[in-house]
Amino acid sequence: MRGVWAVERVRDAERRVFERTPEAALMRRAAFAVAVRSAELLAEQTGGTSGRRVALLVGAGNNGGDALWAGAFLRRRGVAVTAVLLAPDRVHAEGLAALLRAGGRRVVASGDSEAARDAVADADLVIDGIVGLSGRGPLRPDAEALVDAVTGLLVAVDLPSGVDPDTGAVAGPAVGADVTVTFGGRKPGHVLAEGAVLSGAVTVADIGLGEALGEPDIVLLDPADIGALWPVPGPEDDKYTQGVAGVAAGSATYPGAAVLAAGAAVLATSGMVRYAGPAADAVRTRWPEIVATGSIADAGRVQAWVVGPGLGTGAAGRDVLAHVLDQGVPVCADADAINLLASTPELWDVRDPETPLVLTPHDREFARLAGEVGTDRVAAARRAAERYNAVVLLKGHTTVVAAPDGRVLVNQARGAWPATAGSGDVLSGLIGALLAAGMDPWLAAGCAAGVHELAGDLAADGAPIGASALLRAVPDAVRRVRAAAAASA
Ligand SMILES: NC(=O)C1=CN([C@@H]2O[C@H](COP(=O)(O)OP(=O)(O)OC[C@H]3O[C@@H](n4cnc5c(N)ncnc54)[C@H](OP(=O)(O)O)[C@@H]3O)[C@@H](O)[C@H]2O)[C@@H](O)CC1
Ligand SMILES: Nc1ncnc2c1ncn2[C@@H]1O[C@H](COP(=O)(O)OP(=O)(O)O)[C@@H](O)[C@H]1O
Ligand SMILES: [K+]
Repeated sequence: MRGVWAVERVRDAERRVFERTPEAALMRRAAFAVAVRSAELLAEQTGGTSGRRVALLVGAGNNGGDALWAGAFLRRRGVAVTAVLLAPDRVHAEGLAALLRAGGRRVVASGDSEAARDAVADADLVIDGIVGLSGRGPLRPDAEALVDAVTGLLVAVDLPSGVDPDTGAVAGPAVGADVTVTFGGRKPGHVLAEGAVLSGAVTVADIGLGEALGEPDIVLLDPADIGALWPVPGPEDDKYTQGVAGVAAGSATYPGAAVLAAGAAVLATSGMVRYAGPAADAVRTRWPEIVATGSIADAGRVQAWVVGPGLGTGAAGRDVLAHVLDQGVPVCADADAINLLASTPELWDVRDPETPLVLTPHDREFARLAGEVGTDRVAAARRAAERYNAVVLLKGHTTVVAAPDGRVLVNQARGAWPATAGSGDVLSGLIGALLAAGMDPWLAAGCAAGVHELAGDLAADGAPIGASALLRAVPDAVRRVRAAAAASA
C-alpha cells in the first residue's frame, strides 16, 4: 500500500522536522532529488546531460527555491541552466545566489519577456517551480504563457502548478508534467481528479520527513496488495464454505444488468452464486452455473447480497431491497438500490446498522443520496460514509472508497474505456462476491475497483469495449494481481 498525506499533515511533519534539521538542509535534499531525476530524464531522452539546456520556472516561494537549488546542482553536471523569475522581488534569495554562483543565468519574466520565452522554448527540460504546496487556483497569465511555450520535457517540483494540492482539481490552466518529484509522500493532488493525470510519473523522494508524517490520510492499493487479499480456495473448501453470493438485480426491462452483475460474481471467486429476480431465465441461459429463481423469498441462504442494478424504483424493487437489507448479511447496494434509499428514507430503518453495507454511487446517484459531490471527492465520500455508516465507493476516473471509520483509498484508472454502460453492474457483482467471501467491506470495494479497472484496461487494449468484454477479462485481471502478489512475496 502506498500512502497519501493531506497538505496540512505534511506541513505539521515539516514543522516537527525543522526542530532538529535546518530548513535549508531540507530544501537542498528536496532540490537534489529534483536534479537527480531531471538528469536521469535528460540522459534517457536526449542521450546525456552535459551541454543540455534546462529552464527553471521560478515563483514566489520555496517551490521556486527548490527549483533554483536543483538548477545549481544540474550546473555541476554541465547543464546550461536559465532561471526565469516570475516574482523577482520575492524570489528565494539563497537559491538564486547558489544558482548564480554555479554559473546559471537568470531572466525576469516580465522585464524581458522575449528572452524568458526563448529560454523556455529552447530548453530540453523545464523545471516547474512556480508554486507548490501553497498553490491556490490556476496558473496566472504570465506563467500560463511561459508554460505554453514549453517544447521539451517537464518536471514539476512537488506538484504541477495550477493543480489544487488537496483535491487535484484544476480550475483553469495548469502544468502537465512528464514527471513530478515530491517529498516525503504523495499528496492528494497527485492521485485525485485532473491532478492524477497532470502529475505524470510521480517520484517520492525521502527528505527525512519519515515518521513525522504518521499514518496516511489516503491509501493506494497496488496490484500486489490486491492479489494478496484476493480469496483463494483451499483443499478443505467446497462450494459453500467460500461464501455464497446472492444477486438481486434486473427487471423485465433491464435483464442485462442482472446477467452482468451475476456473471461478475461467478468470475470473481470460486464457490456459488444465487440469483433472484425477473431476469432468472436470462441469467440461467448465460450462466448455467447460477442457481436462479424468480422470487427473492425463494432465494435460499447467501453470505452477501448485491442489490440494485436494473432493479427499477417501483414497489417491486423497494420490496426486494427491504428484504435484502433485513437478512443480516453484508450488502452491496448499487444503482436503483441507491436511488430507492435516497427517495424512501424509511428503508434505512430496515437495516441492521452493524451489518456491513457498501454503497456504489456514480456522481448523480451520490447527489440524490447525499448532495452534490463538488470538487473534493474524498471529503464527499468520507462525509457520506460517516452519515450512512456504510462504505461509500464513489465511481469515476478516480474511484474513492471511504469507510465510516475514516479510512479512504483511491483507485486511479489508466484510461477511460471502462466508462461504458453496464460496467458498473460488473463492479457491484465483484464486490458482492468478495463480501460473501468474508472480506472487510472497505477492502472488498477497493480490491474490486482495482480488478475492475485492470480488467477494463486489459480488455480495451486501446479500443472501445462493452461491459461484457470487461467482464470476460476479469479472470485475466485476477491472474495478474495474484502474479504481482507472488512476485513481491
Ligand atoms: N513540505 C516540505 O517538507 C518541504 C517543502 N519544500 C518546498 O516548499 C514548497 C512550499 O513552499 P511555500 O509554502 O513557500 O509556497 P509555494 O508553494 O512555493 O507558493 C509560493 C507563493 O506562490 C503564490 N501562489 C499561490 N498560488 C499561485 C498560483 N496559482 N500561481 C502563481 N503563484 C501562486 C502564493 O503567493 P501570492 O502570490 O498569492 O502572494 C504563494 O505563497 C513545497 O511545495 C516544496 O516545493 C521543500 O523545499 C522542503 C521540504
Ligand atoms: N472516466 C472514467 N474512467 C475510468 N473509469 C470510469 C470512468 N467513468 C466511469 N468509470 C467506471 O465505469 C463504471 C461505470 O459505472 P456506472 O456509471 O454505474 O455504469 P452502469 O450503471 O451503466 O453500469 C464504474 O466502475 C466507474 O468507476
Ligand atoms: K510546482
